[in-house]
Amino acid sequence: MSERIAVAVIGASGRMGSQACQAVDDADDLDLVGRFDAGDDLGDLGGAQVAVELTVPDASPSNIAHCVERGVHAVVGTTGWNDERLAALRDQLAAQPEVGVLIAPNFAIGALLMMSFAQQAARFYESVEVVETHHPDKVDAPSGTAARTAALIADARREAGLGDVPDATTSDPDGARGARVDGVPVHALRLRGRVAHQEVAFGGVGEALTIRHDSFDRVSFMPGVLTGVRRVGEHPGLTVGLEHFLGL
Ligand SMILES: NC(=O)c1ccc[n+]([C@@H]2O[C@H](COP(=O)([O-])OP(=O)(O)OC[C@H]3O[C@@H](n4cnc5c(N)ncnc54)[C@H](O)[C@@H]3O)[C@@H](O)[C@H]2O)c1
Ligand SMILES: O=C(O)C1=N[C@H](C(=O)O)CCC1
Repeated sequence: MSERIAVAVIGASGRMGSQACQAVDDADDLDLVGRFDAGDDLGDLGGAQVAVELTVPDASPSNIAHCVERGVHAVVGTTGWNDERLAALRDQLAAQPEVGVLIAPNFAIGALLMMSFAQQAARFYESVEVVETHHPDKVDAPSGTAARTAALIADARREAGLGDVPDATTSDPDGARGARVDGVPVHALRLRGRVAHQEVAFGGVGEALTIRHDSFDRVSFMPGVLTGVRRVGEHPGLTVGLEHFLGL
């Protein structure tokens, strides 16, 4: 990749996309060559080497397929990338081995640390629950961050030989105990005034550990977006989680 990087933003009119355009524009080593939103023809992505994709879960897979087909690396913040969608993307990337795609459930450094700390703590605690809070305009629940946290915790629990989290509930007609993601209870709050927040609550006999992260402003995601843009070309294939670019 040349020293300067040509970047397109897909979802450029959205809350994240507009901030990402600004962050790319402000960066000395990046050139913003395309802004795309719903209904636009992505075409050659304005000649971009890297596309940043921040749209909606149902649009993201086809947008990324379009990028990969054209040999354009992609940094994806959009949520909703389930196992089936990831498998289809891996298949496509196998035929385009020089292209890199980063799927980043959360770009904020504190969120990455929170997930890493939760993964570390998971094997020591019998009980764990995840509570995520977001703005009420968010269309998907649980958040991508909560789903990823639950998956990391579940892997750590499995490796440690821990069984199910203890829970004597036999009657819950209204779903008060929340969702189960990989066996981990996850609760989603949607509150006006909030941006993106998560608590991972662990419980052991006679003690508790709570790991919490707050994004108060979407500016918190921008350093991670820019790191993704600068590094994705060095990581051909599929990478899930920005932590893999940061040595976490
Ligand atoms: N990874 C992270 O750190 C992070 C942080 C914040 C948000 N997100 C995720 O990013 C995504 C966007 O969040 P947001 O708050 O900016 O949402 P938003 O609704 O404000 O913006 C989405 C934008 O995508 C556009 N869009 C919809 N369909 C499109 C299509 N087919 N092609 C191009 N553009 C299309 C919409 O018109 C809108 O402008 C969500 O999935 C959200 O969960 C991730
Ligand atoms: O605002 C959102 O929407 C966010 N989505 C991501 C998620 O679902 O985890 C990251 C945090 C903000």
